[in-house]
Amino acid sequence: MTTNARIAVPQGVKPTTNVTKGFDLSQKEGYRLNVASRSESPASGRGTPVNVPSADSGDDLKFSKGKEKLDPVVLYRKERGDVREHLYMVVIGHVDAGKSTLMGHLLYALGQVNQKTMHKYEQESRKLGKQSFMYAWVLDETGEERNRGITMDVGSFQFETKHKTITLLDAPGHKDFIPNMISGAGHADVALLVVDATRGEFETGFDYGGQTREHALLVRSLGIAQLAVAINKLDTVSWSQQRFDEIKVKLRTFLRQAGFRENDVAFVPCSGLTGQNLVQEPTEKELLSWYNGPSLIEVLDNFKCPERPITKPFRFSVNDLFKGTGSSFCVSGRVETGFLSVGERVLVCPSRELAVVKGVAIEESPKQFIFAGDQASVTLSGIEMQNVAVGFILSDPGNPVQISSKFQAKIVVFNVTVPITKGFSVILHHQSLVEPAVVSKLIAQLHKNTGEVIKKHPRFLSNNTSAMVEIQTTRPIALELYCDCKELGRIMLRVSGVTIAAGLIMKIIL
Ligand SMILES: Nc1nc2c(ncn2[C@@H]2O[C@H](COP(=O)(O)OP(=O)(O)OP(=O)(O)O)[C@@H](O)[C@H]2O)c(=O)[nH]1
Repeated sequence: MTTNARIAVPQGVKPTTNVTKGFDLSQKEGYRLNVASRSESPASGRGTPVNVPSADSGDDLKFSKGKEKLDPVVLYRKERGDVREHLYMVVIGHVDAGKSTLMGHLLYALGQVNQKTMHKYEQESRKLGKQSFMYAWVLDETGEERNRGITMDVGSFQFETKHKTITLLDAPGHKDFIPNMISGAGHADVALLVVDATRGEFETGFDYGGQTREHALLVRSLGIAQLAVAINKLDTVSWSQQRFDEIKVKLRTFLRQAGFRENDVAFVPCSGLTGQNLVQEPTEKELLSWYNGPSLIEVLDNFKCPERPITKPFRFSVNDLFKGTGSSFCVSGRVETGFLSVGERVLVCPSRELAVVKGVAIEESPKQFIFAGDQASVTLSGIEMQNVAVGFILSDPGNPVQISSKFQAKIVVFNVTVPITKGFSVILHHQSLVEPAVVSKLIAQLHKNTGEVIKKHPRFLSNNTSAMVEIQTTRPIALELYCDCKELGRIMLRVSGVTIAAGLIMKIIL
């Protein structure tokens, strides 16, 4: 079954829970003060009162307060106890590494794409002289992607392994589409890195400026700790063990430096085109002569499911919006922490507007609750659609996300051609948010391993340095300290389409 990044949600799912009792004015006042005193107002100064929606308020107000009484762990067990573990996996790698072909073939081998459809893709791709892309067509759905033979948007597909349900996000390898890739990876739990074993091709992707390097650094910076590496297209080097080992050694050293633990990285030899070692036991004699490890699907099945921070305050990052019927509309994204139930109120930040949750859904199926780790859509009412945007955060009104346009971050610089100096302009990536910013202060250069200050107020920062800097955005944004919420405490800095640094938010300046 294919799913789009956009997930439609049925409108007007009625709140049916009766878990709460009332929502009093003192709580609203307290929350209003709380928000105003923690941050600068986006548009009109401190203390701007929040917009309390009037629509349906009588009924909806009562759901917010009693949420504290629900034990998220008990609730999660009750709601999801018998559901298979669900992982979101982003597929990354240099352009043409064979990501779409590999995943298309894997899905076909798993029986997720029927023979008739595959036959159709084969015929149509042959007509266009692009038969080698027939498996890639399973994921590259748009005409333009098929004509150009490249992935542009993040395609998504769901499949089952022995123990898990995996939603795969096929990220574009082309450097022009890295912002799409960042958005896809920001919502993933684990990553599959695909590298092309063909002589010369692996080296191109692995060189400075190659996407193998950049993607691996990006996913680690986005908090992904587990990685499977498919050493793909081994058919082009006659299944050479020497080539496999050579690539593995180079990648292992680099991935360790990028912050991956050795035990969290698995390497698997395969060919997306011929289908060797994807699901079935390999039949290639040369491969069998030196490899008896797991197939790709077994490697994916062995991923550990990351913990879901369901006991933390509710945070939801918005990565898409779409109109529903009537006055309500939907936002889709990921529950970063906590949980949400239908009928609750959420604070939309940084616009600081209250909204009422009319419905929640996962993959078009309405739910009563959504939990940390879920990719879901939320139908909102009581708020104008123009007051919500991609990159916004929905949070618990009683414990809202912070809002500021200035913060300190500990960054690692990895790809600058011109050293970073005070006032350096960058594009800040924070979950799905893409926002112009400047590095307003270079506070200290830090030791890369120990984090100790080695130089105060450095005049510039060059490649491979670690530093504490102050960053100022043009508009206030919703963010969190890394120590409070890993998911919303990471940032990435890009310049002219290249990622130059990644970092952690250490102090929010209000
Ligand atoms: N020989 C060989 N060719 C392959 C293999 N996998 C993919 N290819 C070819 O490599 C080319 C690129 O494949 P894609 O699957 O589109 O690559 P991609 O990494 O998804 O490309 P982007 O989405 O644009 O980044 C196509 O011509 C494929 O047929 C393989 O295992 N062996």
